[in-house]
Amino acid sequence: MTGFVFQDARGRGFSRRVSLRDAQAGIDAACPPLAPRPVPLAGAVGLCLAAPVIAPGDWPPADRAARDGVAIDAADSLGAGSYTPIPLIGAHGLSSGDPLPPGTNAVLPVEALLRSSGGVEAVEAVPPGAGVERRAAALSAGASALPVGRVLRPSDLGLLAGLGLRLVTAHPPPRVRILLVGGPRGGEGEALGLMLAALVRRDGGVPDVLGPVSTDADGRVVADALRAACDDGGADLVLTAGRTGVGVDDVAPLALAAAGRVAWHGVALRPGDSAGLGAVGAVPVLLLPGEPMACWSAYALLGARAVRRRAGLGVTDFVGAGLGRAVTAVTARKLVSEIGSVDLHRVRFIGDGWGDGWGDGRGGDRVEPVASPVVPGLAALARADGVVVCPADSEGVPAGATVQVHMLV
Ligand SMILES: Nc1nc2c(c(=O)[nH]1)N[C@H]1C(S)=C(S)[C@@H](COP(=O)(O)OP(=O)(O)OC[C@H]3O[C@@H](n4cnc5c(N)ncnc54)[C@H](O)[C@@H]3O)O[C@H]1N2
Ligand code: MOO
Repeated sequence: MTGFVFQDARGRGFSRRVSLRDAQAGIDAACPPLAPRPVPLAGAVGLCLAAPVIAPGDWPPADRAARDGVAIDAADSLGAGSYTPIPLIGAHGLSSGDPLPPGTNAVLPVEALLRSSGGVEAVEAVPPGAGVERRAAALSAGASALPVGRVLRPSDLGLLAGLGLRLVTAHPPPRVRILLVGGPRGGEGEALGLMLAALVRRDGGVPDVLGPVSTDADGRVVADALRAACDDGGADLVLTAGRTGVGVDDVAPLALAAAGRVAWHGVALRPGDSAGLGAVGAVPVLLLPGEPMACWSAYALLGARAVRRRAGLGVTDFVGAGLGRAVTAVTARKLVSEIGSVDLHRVRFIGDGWGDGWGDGRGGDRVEPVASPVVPGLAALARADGVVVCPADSEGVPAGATVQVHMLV
């Protein structure tokens, strides 16, 4: 972020907040994909291929049976029918997947055979190639089996193992240290470690939760914890959670400035506006608020992007990759927003017979807000089906408007 000068916001508030777009651009610059390396297939699901997988040979490697039956020369079945069975002398029984014996060019399935005391008889005529999967029908040697950028699915592992491959070239999963700062204030349970670890895992990272570390007036303990989290080569990204705001002990930004550098602190996003970004050495550090809803929101729009970028995974749209697919719906009530900040509205679908209740946008599904963007807490998020993101230049959305609802995942 050019032009950002770090200022301790404690006791005075933010003099300015960066736009969400600039904040996301800062993340893109700070979080390049990890260098590709060979990865064993067993650990490769969800990783992003950095090189295409080339078929080492034809697949299938030879003409083979597609059905269980007998291999024949198709000409030998000519004229066969249920009233005119034709004996098949010396026919080879075989199962689907068996290579075709020399001199045969078709497979008569068991359903087209009659077993008699003298052997088997054909009760159906088949043309050459019937019941046969041809050599290289699925892949020829040297063809691309999977392209660069492919996020490996379980079925891909089956394909690659079948081709005899044991390794793929992929971006490794980023190791993400989650440093809890300060912890809960009011005696409530620690809420962020489990949530953030699960989100990081969802986004392709390997989480490691540390802390909570205590805060002192100048943030020295937190700065030391940040150095320790970044300096041993064991982290590709650090997320801190807590103490990012403007109160006296909100020392996470100060500690980041002391241990490394701050790219920005304060973003025009509600909830989540006290997030920040920087680095200690080569390790990017994202500061997430401690208020659990703000933490979730900042993770959804910024943290998920950082994790997925390091994993080489795509971040496709403005909202980033932390929210699910959008479906179309109609607002049943007004969504009130503030100009100048991107607002996340938690909404739920209402089944009042007007829409079809499926939330697929086809039945005129209606949504209503469950909480204003400034209402804290995860309880309202638990009642929501999705979020509507209001851009910074919007004063909100009237009732009856068509909106995109990003489903919670
Ligand atoms: N004068 C102002 N005050 C506040 C502003 C503002 O603009 N001016 N912004 C508010 C907003 S918005 C937010 S969000 C918070 C940011 O707070 P912090 O990131 O500094 O969060 P904490 O101070 O650490 O805690 C806030 C809240 O969250 C609970 N918390 C913290 N860590 C955990 C945890 N690990 N598990 C569960 N709960 C946690 C904590 O108990 C507090 O209730 O600042 C506002 N203030
Ligand atoms: O950062 Mo606060 O989130 O606007 O709730």
